[in-house]
Amino acid sequence: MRGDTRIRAVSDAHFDLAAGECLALVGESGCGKSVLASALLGLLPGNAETAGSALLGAGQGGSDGAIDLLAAGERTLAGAVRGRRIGLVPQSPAAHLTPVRTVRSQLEETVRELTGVRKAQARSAAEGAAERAAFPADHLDRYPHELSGGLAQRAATALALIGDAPLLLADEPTTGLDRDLVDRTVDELKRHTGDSRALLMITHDLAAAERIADRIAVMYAGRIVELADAAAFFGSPGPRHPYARGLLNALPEREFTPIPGMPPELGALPEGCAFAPRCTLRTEACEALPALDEGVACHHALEAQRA
Ligand SMILES: Nc1ncnc2c1ncn2[C@@H]1O[C@H](COP(=O)(O)OP(=O)(O)OP(=O)(O)O)[C@@H](O)[C@H]1O
Ligand code: NI
Repeated sequence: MRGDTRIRAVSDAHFDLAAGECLALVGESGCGKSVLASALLGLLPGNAETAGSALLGAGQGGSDGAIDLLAAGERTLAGAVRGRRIGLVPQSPAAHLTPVRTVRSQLEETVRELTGVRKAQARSAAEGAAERAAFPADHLDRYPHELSGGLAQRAATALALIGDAPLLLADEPTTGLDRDLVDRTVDELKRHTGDSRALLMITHDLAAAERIADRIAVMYAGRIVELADAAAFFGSPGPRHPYARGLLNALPEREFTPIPGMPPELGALPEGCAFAPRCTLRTEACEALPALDEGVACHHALEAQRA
C-alpha cells in the first residue's frame, strides 16, 4: 500500500463469529490485526485492495439480511453498519474523538442518533454509557485534549457501546489502563455479548483475552496461524502453533522467555512458513506454506504441543 510497494497485510483470513461469542485476535505489533478490523468496517485507506467476503448477519435465519462488508458501498457502511450493526472501539481513540466538543456532547449526540431518544433523556443515557465504560462523570464536560490516554480510551468505549450493535469490534480497548480498569473494561465488553451480541477483541494482552474470550485467533505476519477454543488454548492441551506457544511462554506469569528474533517485514516474507526463521522446530518441510488445517497452520503442530 505504501508508495509503489504493494504489501499483503492480511492473507487467507477465514473465521466466523457467532452471536453471543467473543473471539480474541492476538499477535505482535504490525501483524495485520488493525488492517483486518479496518477492512471489515470499510476504513482502509483509499488505495488499499480487498478480496473475498465478510458476511455480517449470515447466521441469523439464512443469508437474507446479511451484508457483505467487503462489497458494501460507503453509504451502506456509514448509514447502516458503523455504530448500528458494528460498534467500533478504535485503536487510536484520541484521533477518533471530535477535538472541539466535550465528551458529554459527543455521547449525547451519538445517543440521539443511534437510539432516537429525545434530548431530555439523552443526558441520562449519555451518563449511563459513560458509567458502563468506567468514564468518570466529573470529566464528562472535558474536551478530548484534556483527557489522559486511558480516559480517551474509556470515552471511546462508551461511544461504541451506545448503539447496542450486534457486533462489537474492539481494537486494543485496554491500552493505557491499569490492571483493575482492564478487568473492568473487558468485563463490560463481555457483558455486551450476553444478549446474543458478538465481540471481536483485538489485543496484545493475553491475560485480558484469557479473561473473556471463547475462542482465540493468533495472527502472525498477516495470517491466522491458529484458531482455538480459549479453554484449550490457555489450559490444556495448550496452543498448537509454536508461535502461539512462544507468545504464552513469554508471559511473566509463565516462563517469561521472549521469542527470539523479530517478526518479518510484510514486504519481504519468506516463501514458506513466515515463522520458520524464528522456530526451533523448523525443518525443510517449512519451506512450503502450511495451510490452516483443523485450526492450526504448522507442519509440526503435534511436536509443538508435546514440547
Ligand atoms: N496506511 C497504511 N499504509 C501502508 N501500510 C500499512 C498501512 N496500515 C498498515 N500498513 C501495513 O500493515 C501492517 C499491519 O498493520 P496493522 O496496523 O494491522 O498491525 P497491528 O497488528 O494492528 O499492529 P499493532 O498491534 O501495532 O496495532 C503494518 O506492518 C504495515 O506494514
Ligand atoms: Ni493495531
